[in-house]
Amino acid sequence: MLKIDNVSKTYKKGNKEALKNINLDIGKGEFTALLGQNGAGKTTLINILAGNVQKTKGIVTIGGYDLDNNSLETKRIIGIVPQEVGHDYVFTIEEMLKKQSGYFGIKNNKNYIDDLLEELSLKDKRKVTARELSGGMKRRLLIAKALVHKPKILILDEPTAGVDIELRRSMYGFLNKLHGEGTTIILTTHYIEEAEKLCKRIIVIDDGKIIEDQPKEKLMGLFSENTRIKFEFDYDINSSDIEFLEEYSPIIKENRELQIKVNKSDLSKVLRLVSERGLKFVDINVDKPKLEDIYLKLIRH
Ligand SMILES: Nc1ncnc2c1ncn2[C@@H]1O[C@H](COP(=O)(O)OP(=O)(O)OP(=O)(O)O)[C@@H](O)[C@H]1O
Repeated sequence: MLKIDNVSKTYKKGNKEALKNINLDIGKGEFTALLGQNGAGKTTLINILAGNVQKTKGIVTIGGYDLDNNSLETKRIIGIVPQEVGHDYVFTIEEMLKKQSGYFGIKNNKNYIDDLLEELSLKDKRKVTARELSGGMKRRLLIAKALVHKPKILILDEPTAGVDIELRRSMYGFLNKLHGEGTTIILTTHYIEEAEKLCKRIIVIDDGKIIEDQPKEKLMGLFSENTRIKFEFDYDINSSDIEFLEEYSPIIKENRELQIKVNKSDLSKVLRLVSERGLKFVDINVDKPKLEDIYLKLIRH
């Protein structure tokens, strides 16, 4: 669906090499997170796909079309939700979306525009201009604009920055729905738990290079030795009680809490050992590795 071959970008200003030989192949219907620190190159890559930034070298193919020679076709295939919010204040929200449809030669799509506004909780704002929208509403309007031509690929550059938790959740539901309908989605975000919740593939870009590209489950599996189990007891335990757990680096905290680190595949073995030794815990907490911890490890390399 989207193929990026040996793409590099050096900005003339400051001679900044923002992308260094990027290779990516994203299939139809994938839901991919593009993660990276400020300045890693995410927006540069998105701007290249959007046709707003000229790559220095490499080939981009979108839906089978070469980006350099088919900009109209590629613009139809992708919808971009940009990071920066810049709406005009002349038209109402509804007019703006009609106008946006017009750029793609789409007419009479009032029902679809209504549905979009409904999904993005903007329906009651359709007769006002963007001036009257809150920051989070302006962001949601960007999503509506990007979707007006029903793109096959939706690329979102930090769509939930500044959006409150409730609306963020409803946006997740909406993105999941689009994914379920077959839309290919690429999401950049600094909320790593958002990527963990939504995406199936994780790409990490660092200083213009891809340093990780894995299915989420596989990536998290690689770090599964970091699963931490906390047992709570209603009596004091001491180190002689837990010698049998030595290989799991046990730590006793405040006499009544035992912490160990295990590989996910060892969980049931450890629980069996604890019960065989007659340790009667009153509470247990399994703290699985979070994508955020893994991400931080990757970028600190
Ligand atoms: N127009 C430009 N001219 C010169 N350098 C630029 C330009 N745009 C971006 N850069 C530089 O390219 C590098 C990558 O920037 P980019 O905006 O792609 O990062 P990003 O990963 O999107 O960061 P953020 O998470 O902060 O949005 C940065 O060093 C940035 O300063």
